[in-house]
This record gives sequence, structure tokens and C-alpha cells, in this order.
Amino acid sequence: MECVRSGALDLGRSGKFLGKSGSTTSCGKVRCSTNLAGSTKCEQNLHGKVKPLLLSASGKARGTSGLVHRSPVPKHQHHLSVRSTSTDVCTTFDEDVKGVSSHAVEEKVGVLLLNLGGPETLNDVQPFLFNLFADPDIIRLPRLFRFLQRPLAKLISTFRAPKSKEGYASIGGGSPLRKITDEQANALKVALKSKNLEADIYVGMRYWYPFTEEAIDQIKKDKITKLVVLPLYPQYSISTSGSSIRVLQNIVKEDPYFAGLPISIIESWYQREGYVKSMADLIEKELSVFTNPEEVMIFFSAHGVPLTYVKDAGDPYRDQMEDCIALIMEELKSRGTLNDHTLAYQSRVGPVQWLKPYTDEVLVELGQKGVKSLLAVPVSFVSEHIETLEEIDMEYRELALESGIENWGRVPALGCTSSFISDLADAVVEALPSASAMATRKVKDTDSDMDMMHYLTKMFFGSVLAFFLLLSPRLVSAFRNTLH
Ligand SMILES: C=CC1=C(C)c2cc3[nH]c(cc4nc(cc5[nH]c(cc1n2)c(C)c5CCC(=O)O)C(CCC(=O)O)=C4C)c(C)c3C=C
Ligand SMILES: [Fe+2]
Repeated sequence: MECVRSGALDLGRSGKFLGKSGSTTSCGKVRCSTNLAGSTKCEQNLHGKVKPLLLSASGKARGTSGLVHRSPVPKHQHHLSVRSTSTDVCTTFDEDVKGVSSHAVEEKVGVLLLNLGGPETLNDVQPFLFNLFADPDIIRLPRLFRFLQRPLAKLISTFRAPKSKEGYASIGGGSPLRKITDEQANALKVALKSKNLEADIYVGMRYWYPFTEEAIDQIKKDKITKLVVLPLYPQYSISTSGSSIRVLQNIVKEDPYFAGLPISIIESWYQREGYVKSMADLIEKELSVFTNPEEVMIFFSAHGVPLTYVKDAGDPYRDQMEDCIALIMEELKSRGTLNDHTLAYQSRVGPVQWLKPYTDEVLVELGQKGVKSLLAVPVSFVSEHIETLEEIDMEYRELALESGIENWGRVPALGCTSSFISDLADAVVEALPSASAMATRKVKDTDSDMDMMHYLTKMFFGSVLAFFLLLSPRLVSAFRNTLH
């Protein structure tokens, strides 16, 4: 089978294809094109009919038979391999395959787990919040006014700290995130070993120790020769995986070692069967605790993001979240679990509009509508953290009970659930062959998705807001009230 390439597209080993800008490849009956925004579409020509091919988290294409994925291909994806249920598509890459095995003995594989990080003590809370708000992917100031980022971060973190400290105090005085992520890293190492892959696992946190930069230093010291990057967020958002990947991209630009290091980034993995099934298992288990499981409303509570991320900056987070919930519900349905469900967004911060509906408002509405039993399912994150242990288990539970809901349950985060860790290990193994030097790839710039008028309007209002926040004590105290 011969594959025709055009543009700057590069076909990787075993048919993996590494998306580059504005290019098209035809491979047997499959034709893929990647546009300038990095979005890739593949079509399969079967009996004269062109059908869209849907790509899974690891980039595996799924044919239309046994299809579980309904929405378009996620926009933010680096590595897409094209495989099809049709046997005559891209099956022969003998030279490359030989290449893999001949180099395998010298390979030193690393896996970098990216996560948010959390304060370990109450004294860490304000500096942790400073790091978070100083991130231009969290507070998105217009480029011209980025010089205000750090003073603004100082201001907001100082005002936010007392409320956050209360939250962390109520869950034992600090975030459990580091401990849980370390446990997941150990479990992943063991799972990879059982799949015959020896790998060193590194944890890189975005806003607290061990910082991503520290992990990256260690990777260099250890002379890793191939790296798989796995953000521990199932869905991609500019504010989470996007922000951590940007740190990596900035280092790659500066450091010749990383510029030449083959890297594969798994940007989102909520569509993986193993993840979907593991979530369904947890939900079924918690449903069975209720006296009348079939009457329970399954309440997915996702972490919110400001609406502008999705509307103006092209964040695929909401689409991926909706798709993720649909997949989990489909899986439950296939097992005969036919409960009602709903999705709402939690944890909004500051005076702007976030993704709706808001968790607190929906809980009150459900109570008013007479829903009596509710199972909360945190779905943006795979570890317990302040927003599950404090916000859901304490604040939302109390609100739900006050609103007339009588029976409350909560699904635990996946943590080290073995089916889940095993699936992450599979994702790593599948991503490995498509590792390529990052320096040659197009760095996605979400700002470019915004039209000029919108950008200028944002720039104007952003700068007015920033100056007023810094200069006007009355506004500062109004803003302070919103944060509390
Ligand atoms: C202000 C903007 C924020 C955006 C956008 C945001 C997106 C986002 N965050 C998570 C996951 C987590 N966030 C956590 C803490 C946290 N997040 C924000 C703000 C934004 N998050 C703040 C201010 C804080 C600190 C806690 C607080 O004061 O409320 C955590 C918890 C870490 C821990 O310490 O345990 C997680 C996890 C996602 C998934 C997301 C977008 C999709
Ligand atoms: Fe957050």
C-alpha cells in the first residue's frame, strides 16, 4: 500500500501520522487533512462513500462499526495515528518498524505526568495562588498588558488566600494532590513494566512542587531518549493541559537537548475505552449503595472555565466534556443502567461569566423539582482534591440537602483504580511510536483563533479593568467581595 503525502505532513511509524499545518495525506482509502489551526480531519472512502473517521485519544481511528464517539475530532491533538477497521489501509511500514526494533535496546523511555499541584501547608496557599494567577493561560490579559500579570496576580492571590486557606484547613491543612499523583506515578510504572515497557516516570506540577521545570531538569540529567507527556486531565483545556504543555514548549525552544528529543503528547484521553469503563464501574458501584438505585439522578460536576475560553479562544473543553459524559452514559446504558443524568460546572472564580449551568444553581433547581436522590460525579480530574473534598463533599452536599435532596452520594476520583492505570499505561505504549522532535512542530496559539475586533475590544476593556483594579480601592474591595 502506498501512501501519498503532500504539504509538510509527516507519516510516522506504523502508520502514525504527525499533524503539521495545512497538509493532506492520502493513505489507501483514508484521506486526512490538517488545517492551520492544527485541526485534523480524516475521511474513509468506502464503496464510493466518504465517511468521517473518528480518532480516539491515542489517535487511533475508529471505523463506523461499533462506534461510540459522536462528536468531531478534538481540536487540540498533536499525534494522530491513522488505522482503520479496513485491512488495506496503511498496513505496511516495514522499514520504520525495523527501525523501532533495532533502536529499542538503547532507548531510555520517560513518561512525564503533568498536573496542577496544590499547596502542602497553609503557608503555601498564597504563593501557590500567585503562581496560578500569574499564568497567562489562567488570567488571559491582552498581550500588550501582560506586564500587569504579576501585580494583578499578587493582588488577587492576596485577596483570595483567606478563603482558600479556610478550604484547605477543612481538608487537613493542605492539598493531597502531590501524594496521590506520586502514587499514580508508581502504579503506572508497575503497569508499564507488566506490559514490557521499562520507563522512568516524572511528575511535573504547574503551580507547586515538584514544578514542571524540576521534572524537566531531571529528565535531562537522566538522559531520557524518548518522552511521552501525559497530562492528568482527561479533557483538554487551555487552562490546564494547555498551560502545562506551553511550559514544555517554552523549554523546548531554548534547550537543544529537548529540541531534539522525540516527544509524544497525549493531549486528552477522555474517549479511551478504559477510562470510560472505569468511570462507569465507579458510578455503578456507588449507585448500588442507594436504597433505590434506579431513582438516583447522576450529577456530573465538572470544573468550570470562563465562557470566553470556549467562545473566543477556541478551548475544546466544553465539547470534550459533553462528549465524555455521553460516552460514560452510553456505557452505563449498555450495562442496563438507565438513570437520568445532568452536567453542571463548579468552582467559578471572579466576576466574569463561566460555563453554565452552575453546579450550585442546578442543585437548588433539582431540589425544587422534587429530585430526592443524587449521585455527584467529579469528572474533570482523576485525584481527590480541594474541589471534591471540600466543595462537593461539604458545600454542595449541604446545599443539596437544604434544597430538598434527601439521599446524597459521591463517586470517588479514579486515583489508582487498576483498570484506569492499566489504560493509561496502554495510552503511553500506543503514543510511544509517534514520538517526534517537538521543535519542528507548530506551536498552537489559541489567540490566533480570535478575530481582530474581538481582540481589540478585549484589549481595551481588559486594560481598563486592570488599571482600575490596581488603582481604585473601592473597586478592589468590590472585587474582593466577589472572590469571597
Ligand atoms: C481562575 C481561574 C481558574 C481556572 C480557569 C481554572 C481551571 C481549572 N482548574 C482545574 C482543576 C483544579 N483547580 C484547582 C484549584 C484552583 N483553581 C483555581 C482557579 C481556576 N481554575 C483556584 C483559584 C484554585 C485554588 C483553590 C481555590 O482557591 O479554590 C485544583 C485543586 C488543587 C488542590 O490544591 O487540590 C484543581 C484540581 C481544572 C480541571 C480546570 C479547567 C478545566
Ligand atoms: Fe482550578
